[in-house]
Amino acid sequence: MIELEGLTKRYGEKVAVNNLTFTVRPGVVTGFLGPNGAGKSTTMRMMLGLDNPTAGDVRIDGKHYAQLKDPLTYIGALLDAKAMHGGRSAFNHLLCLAQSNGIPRSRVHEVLDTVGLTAVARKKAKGFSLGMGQRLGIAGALLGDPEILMFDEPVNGLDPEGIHWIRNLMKSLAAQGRTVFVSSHLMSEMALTADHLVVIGQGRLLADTSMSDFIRENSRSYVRLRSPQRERLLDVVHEAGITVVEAGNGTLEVDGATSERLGELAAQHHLVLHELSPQQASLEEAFMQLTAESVEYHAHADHQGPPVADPAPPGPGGPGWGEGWQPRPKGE
Ligand SMILES: Nc1ncnc2c1ncn2[C@@H]1O[C@H](COP(=O)(O)OP(=O)(O)OP(=O)(O)O)[C@@H](O)[C@H]1O
Repeated sequence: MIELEGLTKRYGEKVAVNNLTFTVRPGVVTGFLGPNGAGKSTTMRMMLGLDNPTAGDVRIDGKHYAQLKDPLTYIGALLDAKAMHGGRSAFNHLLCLAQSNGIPRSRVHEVLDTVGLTAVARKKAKGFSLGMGQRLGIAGALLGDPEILMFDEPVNGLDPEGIHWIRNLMKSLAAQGRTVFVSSHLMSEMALTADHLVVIGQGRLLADTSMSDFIRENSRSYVRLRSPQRERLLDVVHEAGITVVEAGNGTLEVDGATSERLGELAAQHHLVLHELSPQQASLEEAFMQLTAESVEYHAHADHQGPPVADPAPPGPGGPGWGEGWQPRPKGE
């Protein structure tokens, strides 16, 4: 488990991480999302004791990173895949890490095998492609067989087979009961991998929620209908007091009624349907919604809604991603 409490990092005037409080729990993959510059890497560096917080605290299984004996056996991390001694072979790079953490040499062979680098184990890391470097970094994270794993943008540079592999690896590590924390700005990738989401923008927490709740609370769901008896279907749906939107190509989109209700209505009136499909916005769309709401917030200076706690000043490029966003009340 990783616990953050009021974690804050300032670089001069710049607040890179702003009062973050959340817990990363075992048994699930937690996605850490935010656009470039949101503060993800800075947060992860503080988790690993590579940067000191300006304020607040972060604990790994109740301890500060510096208090962990043989830290690689508690927490394994892939931060910057290129941050290794390029003149060393993959095997020697891992062996050095193992020896300084009380990990047996045999484990080096095991993790090289897990990440598929056995054949190039004696080659110097500086000759590795970005994808091979990522795999070597992941091998380093797995070396101590830790209960907590942290990956910063792990799919960078991986080909589709590699992306599929890392996705399955993260899921299987979580299924073994480990804590898996993975950052990304690729929302579509996270939708396939993460069970839980922590979203930050401009260093501040925007959401800490399950993937399914995040999508449900932030995106539109509707039912798409197509019928050769379109006009009659429109009448029937209107008569039932349901709002319907004509979406072009003969397609109708219905908010506020389930596909079951619409299917039954059509059957009662003996209408033929060629399509009856519930649509749920993807994570990508949910993020766009989040951004759109923040822009709208700024567009209305006389907005009378609840004030946003501790609003940060807009950056040089204007209002920031997710700024002013507030979760919708449940049940809305
Ligand atoms: N050493 C530093 N000195 C000054 N500013 C920094 C430093 N490190 C990070 N920052 C700033 O802090 C903010 C957060 O950066 P960070 O790298 O943590 O974001 P990120 O979410 O990981 O972004 P990316 O996806 O681009 O890696 C950025 O505005 C960045 O410019």
